[in-house]
Amino acid sequence: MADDGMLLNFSIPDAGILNKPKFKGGTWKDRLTAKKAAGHWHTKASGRLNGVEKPAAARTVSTNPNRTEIGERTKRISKSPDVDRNHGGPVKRPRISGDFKPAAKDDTANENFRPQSTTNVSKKPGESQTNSKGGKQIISSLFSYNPTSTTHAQTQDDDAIDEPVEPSNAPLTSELDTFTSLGLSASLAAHLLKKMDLKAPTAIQKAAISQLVKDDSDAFIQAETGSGKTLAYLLPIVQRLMEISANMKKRKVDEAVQRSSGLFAIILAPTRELSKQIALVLENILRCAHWLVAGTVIGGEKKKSEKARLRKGLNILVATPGRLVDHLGHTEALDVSNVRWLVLDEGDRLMELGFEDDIQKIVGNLNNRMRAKRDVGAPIPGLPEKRTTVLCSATMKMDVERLGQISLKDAVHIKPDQNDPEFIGTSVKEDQTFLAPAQLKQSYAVVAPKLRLVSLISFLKRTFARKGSVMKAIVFISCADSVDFHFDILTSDLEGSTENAKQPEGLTEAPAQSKPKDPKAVAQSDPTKLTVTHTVSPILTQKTHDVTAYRLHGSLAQSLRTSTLAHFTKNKEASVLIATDVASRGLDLPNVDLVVEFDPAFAREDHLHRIGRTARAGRDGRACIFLMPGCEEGYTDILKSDRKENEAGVHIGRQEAEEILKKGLITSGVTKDKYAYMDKATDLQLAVERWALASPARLESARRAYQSHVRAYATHVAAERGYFDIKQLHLGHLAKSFALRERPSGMKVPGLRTGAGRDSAKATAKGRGAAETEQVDPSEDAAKMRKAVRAREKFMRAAGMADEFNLG
Ligand SMILES: Nc1ncnc2c1ncn2[C@@H]1O[C@H](COP(=O)(O)OP(=O)(O)OP(=O)(O)O)[C@@H](O)[C@H]1O
Repeated sequence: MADDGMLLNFSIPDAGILNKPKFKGGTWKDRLTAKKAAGHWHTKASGRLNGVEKPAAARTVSTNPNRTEIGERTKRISKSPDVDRNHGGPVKRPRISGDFKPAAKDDTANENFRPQSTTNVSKKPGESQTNSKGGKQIISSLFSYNPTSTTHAQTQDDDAIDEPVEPSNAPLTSELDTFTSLGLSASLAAHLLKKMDLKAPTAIQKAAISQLVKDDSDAFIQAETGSGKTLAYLLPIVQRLMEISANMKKRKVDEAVQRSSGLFAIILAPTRELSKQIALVLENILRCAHWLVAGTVIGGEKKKSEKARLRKGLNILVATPGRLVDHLGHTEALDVSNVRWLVLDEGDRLMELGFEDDIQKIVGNLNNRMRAKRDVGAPIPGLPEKRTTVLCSATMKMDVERLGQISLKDAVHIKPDQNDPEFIGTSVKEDQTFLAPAQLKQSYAVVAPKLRLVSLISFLKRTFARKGSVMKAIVFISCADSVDFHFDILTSDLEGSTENAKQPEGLTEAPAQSKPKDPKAVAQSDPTKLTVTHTVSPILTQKTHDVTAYRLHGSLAQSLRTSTLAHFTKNKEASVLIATDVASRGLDLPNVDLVVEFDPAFAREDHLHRIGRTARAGRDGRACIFLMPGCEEGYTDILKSDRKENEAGVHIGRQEAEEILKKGLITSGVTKDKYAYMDKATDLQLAVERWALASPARLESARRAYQSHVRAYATHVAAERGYFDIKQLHLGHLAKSFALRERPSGMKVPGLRTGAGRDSAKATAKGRGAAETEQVDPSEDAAKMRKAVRAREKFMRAAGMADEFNLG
């Protein structure tokens, strides 16, 4: 890990910036680095001033992203007098007949030639070079010493027009493909059309419904995100129960199925959010069969009320595995002897979150109770002899095969575009063919670590600039602490903080914010308060419309998570959700036009689930991933593998930080100053730094976010650690994107979870590695793999990263 290349806080020499400066502060190594760089720069600058320009081809590209090379653009602007040659940052230049005037020796004495923002800042109280603990503060320039890109793909804006691509997860358009043609009753099909506005099935629904309404074989349903898998397994179950009910009525000796007739189907999902969503879809379907009753047991509410619900009787139960096991052991009223359908939704996630033991217990319990019932009483007429287990997943991980072994028998593999489901025996085979929806436009932004925060803000500013162009966006961030930090920034009045920072208190309590645009914003001036999960974002809000920011992660109370998601779902105005992976799986949030992966996902599968929150059911969608120059750029191979080979009209667009900053920060149309965006970005960065410095609570939140982020970075899967190499991570530069002016090594975070964080992160990374290796070599001991998965899970919970799943 490198924090040695961090730019020091060396001041502008009085003798002039083209003279050799004296470097003070920092370690000898830092001083040496700075000195060398300045010498190199000095030579370059004078060379250029003499009209000597190095040919483009001769410019070398860094292969080591940890080396802080001077970016090409920075080199170029270093020639101009509007740049602080020590810092490489932009300064206000004097306008001399529209031409640049080479810097005179004493030009630095002129106010205009000083790095205005930096100079202003250093004079501000609370932003001295020494922090409250007496440590050195580092106010480095945003635009110097940034690593350069290792690839030079043609920049293509994500607004670039693609050839139209046929959506791959849309409802089918042939007149022959109707719900009734698949075996659903006319009344159910009519209900889907009239009440749920579903005219035709999607490809996976076509394949799954026709199979499951007529056959009791176990099944593995695999289809891309947003393709309608929920209805693909719910509709056949409802259809079968409606048939049983109709048969019973016909016999005239029995009552039709009612809530007291017994529990016939259980749907297991990995998170509470997903369980609630499934239950909601089910409720909508059951409006046409009101005698069938569905319910949930998912934790997060009193067990007593769940027990009462079970006692009253349910026909279909949606549950999280942990909570169901609990009820199986302690709730007598829960009779599972009639259960004939068991669905494991998001199968790979269930395994990844360590539910294997719970699922094994559930399956064993269902088998025993079904056998016992068969021995004693007459079965309900029309109820199938055997239980059908359906495993459902968009992606396949090694765990899915294991889950298949536990739960499936003689299963069929149901995929879209397939008339005859393929028989796969007792297990599920690894299959890497899962792709992103074809109509989803993907792009990546190459952003140096120091520029990450300002680039994110600029990106979002531009995204929401035009009213109605983007309704909803989701920004994925690796850990809860970092979500809180970024949410606080987006919902704070940064200008207010700047004003307040002028007060002489310096690093003390946060002063009251000046006139926040939204009164609610006041509530979160203390970032440690988690009670506010949505409020108007002053920095993203436009003259014409407000933009609301939301946050979502597992450290929030369940009730807050639920209400936040509900509010985001119902919001018809522009809004952005800042979230951990808690929002990545299965959630069907309407009108999400854009997904931003600010922190890349820990594994390709997770990436596919994240971007799958947009471009659902045939709709359009965009996704952009932020990558740092260097090894991370190799991740574009993964992005390319999300697409079908030679898919017509599809490209993976590339965006540069410079473009993002220009488009997001220069709002007044054409400006003659082509480096104006640097001024704006610097001002923005400094405003954020001042905001953080203005309160110990904010500073602590920034440090915690930074440290959690670094730990999370260490947990990328082994197969992808070549792209996300913790050793290549420039910790010093990264700290700047968390508004920190401290040396990473000296950073102390009171109350930070798990003191041995880095070690455990490494151990976990190793654990993941073991698990991944086993994916390649199935002969490895499966128990070892599961242990590794559990170790990782434990770590992620301890680090506040995966506890978002708040397992039931
Ligand atoms: N036949 C259909 N016609 C139109 N819209 C549909 C149809 N089936 C499902 N949808 C809609 O598609 C969206 C995605 O459905 P669903 O959540 O079931 O997808 P999924 O395949 O489970 O996705 P993920 O893998 O991300 O969980 C939902 O909004 C749903 O209402």
